[in-house]
Amino acid sequence: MPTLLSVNLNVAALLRNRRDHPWPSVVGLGRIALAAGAAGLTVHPRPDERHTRASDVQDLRALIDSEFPDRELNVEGYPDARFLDLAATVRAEQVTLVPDDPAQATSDHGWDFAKDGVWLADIVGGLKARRQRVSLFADPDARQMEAAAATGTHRVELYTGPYGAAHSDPAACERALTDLAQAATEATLLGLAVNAGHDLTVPNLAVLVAHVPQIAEVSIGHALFCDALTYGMDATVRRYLAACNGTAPDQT
Ligand SMILES: CC(=O)[C@@H](O)[C@H](O)COP(=O)(O)O
Ligand SMILES: NCC(=O)COP(=O)(O)O
Repeated sequence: MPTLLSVNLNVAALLRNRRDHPWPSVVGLGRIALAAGAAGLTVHPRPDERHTRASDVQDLRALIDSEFPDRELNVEGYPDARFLDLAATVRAEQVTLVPDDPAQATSDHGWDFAKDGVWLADIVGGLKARRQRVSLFADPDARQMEAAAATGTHRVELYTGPYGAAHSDPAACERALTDLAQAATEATLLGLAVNAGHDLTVPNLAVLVAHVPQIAEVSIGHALFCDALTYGMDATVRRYLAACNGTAPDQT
């Protein structure tokens, strides 16, 4: 199965929020991403609404329902009451739970399943009862996959931050790839599907899917929007789709 691409729109919302204007349009950029072939849209609405707002998530639900009913909305965040209410209201096809502190600049680690597993299992059960797919943000550590699976989750999203940060260090990159491949293999053996995300780029994505072919879906925002400044949104999404299939277009 090819690795699917979910386009994270947080950066579009961040840019929009610089001024009291409705542009760039988060929905408009989501529409371009889906028309170009993305399988879904991701948002990570943080409590301070510094980028995606609850209203954006509702507008994206309406976009998918009205124009792209075969695509998915993936809502990521820390599972407090506000987040879980929003994920239910917008009927997110996939809910990705992330252990973020509200003060965090961005996500930088996965769950500690030994510590939080029992609490997470209860939340996972509630989401599954609503027929929502659940994914848990996880460090690329094969030893944690058994405790992740014990929560009852459908998937884990492997945190690719260390892999993304290793772009100028081939040995560190190799180590990060090995960690990701081992974690994905263990997760698959335990019956979990595997997503991945954070700091993925066109060149590192093509290498990742070649080494870790089990990855069902990647969610990408930051680098994709950086590239869109050069190539435009439609062409950029197509470049990431090509990378999902193992082809890395030149970064010229
Ligand atoms: C869980 C994850 O890796 C992404 O959702 C990332 O946290 C994006 O969030 P920001 O756009 O707030 O950096
Ligand atoms: N889950 C990762 C995500 O949605 C996007 O992360 P990034 O590409 O903005 O680092």
